[in-house]
Amino acid sequence: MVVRVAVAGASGYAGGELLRLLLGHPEVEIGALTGHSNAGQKLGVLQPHLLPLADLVLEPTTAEVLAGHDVVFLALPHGQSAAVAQQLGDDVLVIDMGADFRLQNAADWDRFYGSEHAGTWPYGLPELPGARAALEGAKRIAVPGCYPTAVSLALFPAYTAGLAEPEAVITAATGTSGAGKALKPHLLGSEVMGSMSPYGVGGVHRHTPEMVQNLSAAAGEPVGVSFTPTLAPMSRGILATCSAKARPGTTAADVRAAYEKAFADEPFVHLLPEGQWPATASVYGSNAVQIQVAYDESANRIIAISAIDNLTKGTAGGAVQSMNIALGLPEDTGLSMIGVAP
Ligand SMILES: NC(=O)C1=CN([C@@H]2O[C@H](COP(=O)(O)OP(=O)(O)OC[C@H]3O[C@@H](n4cnc5c(N)ncnc54)[C@H](OP(=O)(O)O)[C@@H]3O)[C@@H](O)[C@H]2O)C=CC1
Ligand SMILES: CC(=O)N[C@@H](CCC(=O)OP(=O)(O)O)C(=O)O
Repeated sequence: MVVRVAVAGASGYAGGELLRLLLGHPEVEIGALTGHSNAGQKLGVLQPHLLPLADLVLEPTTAEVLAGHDVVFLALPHGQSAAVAQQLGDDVLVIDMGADFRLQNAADWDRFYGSEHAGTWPYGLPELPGARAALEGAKRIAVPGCYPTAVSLALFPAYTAGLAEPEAVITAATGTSGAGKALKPHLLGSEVMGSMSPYGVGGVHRHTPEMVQNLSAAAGEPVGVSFTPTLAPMSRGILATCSAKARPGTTAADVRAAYEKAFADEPFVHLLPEGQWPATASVYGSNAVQIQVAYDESANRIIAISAIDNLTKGTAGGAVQSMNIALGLPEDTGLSMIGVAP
């Protein structure tokens, strides 16, 4: 099979990580690459690590340029995907790495993104219950947000097993690449290096409704989420620390068994041996997810911790994994499960 792929937003972090993975994908042929302010520029100037593609010139992001491909990835700022996607044929597999089609509830979209809701596409987090069936043969896929990927995978087994009360408390640390390449004062090196700081505190982070959506689906009832993101002095990685009160009668053995069952056949999720803890370095550049869970008996809480690379499993790797499922390819084609250490 030769799959001809176009990437819109190839000059950005998500587009660059996607191209890194696609270069190692045996079934993919890379076609049009587009940018916005950098259209006309050679890719090698913007993504110097993508040596085999260095001489390709970025084209403008238009439907005409993106036409004639089997798969189109949209790695554009949120709110920009819908207008492009509408103009692409129904026979093309369109994979949106932005937020436009993730949420089911238009009021949530309006509250957190403040523009018109474009719609809802099959959700590209294959490990969630029922998600793979919706992705098989799909022509439109919404790749999850990076934090919702880490958090939903850490907590859904506790909810599907009925072990957790419907109120989760989450703090997560992320690296600076999560914010994209745009210049932002709080992301200047001198502000970030040697320091950790919270942002988006008090239920205002735009990934909160996506976590609520995923955990509520797993629980079969509305789950409240208190989410606090923090910025850590690293380029990549998310470490999410998630907890929920345990339902009466829950034991440590119940919790362990629920997680072992949920992830037994998952190629990318590593439930660590008891006593070992996830670390962002262990999943750097890989599509792997590390998870550990504990039952804190004195507080009667389930504590689940996950680590992902925000650009790989949190965006581009998740996108390729979903593409593989949609096209009927082995799910792990072109995806590494091996991190980089130290
Ligand atoms: N970084 C991350 O960890 C994650 C990112 N994502 C999502 O992926 C998408 C891209 O993010 P990221 O790569 O980080 O961002 P970047 O800022 O690094 O890249 C943005 C890309 O979009 C292009 N672009 C900017 N403005 C427009 C516009 N008005 N119309 C069309 N194209 C435009 C840019 O082109 P140019 O440079 O030529 O101007 C660039 O290629 C976003 O939706 C983001 O939320 C999702 C999960 C995690
Ligand atoms: C450090 C930083 O700012 N991180 C970003 C990560 C979110 C992101 O990448 O958003 P999508 O997954 O919706 O594309 C943020 O918190 O907004």
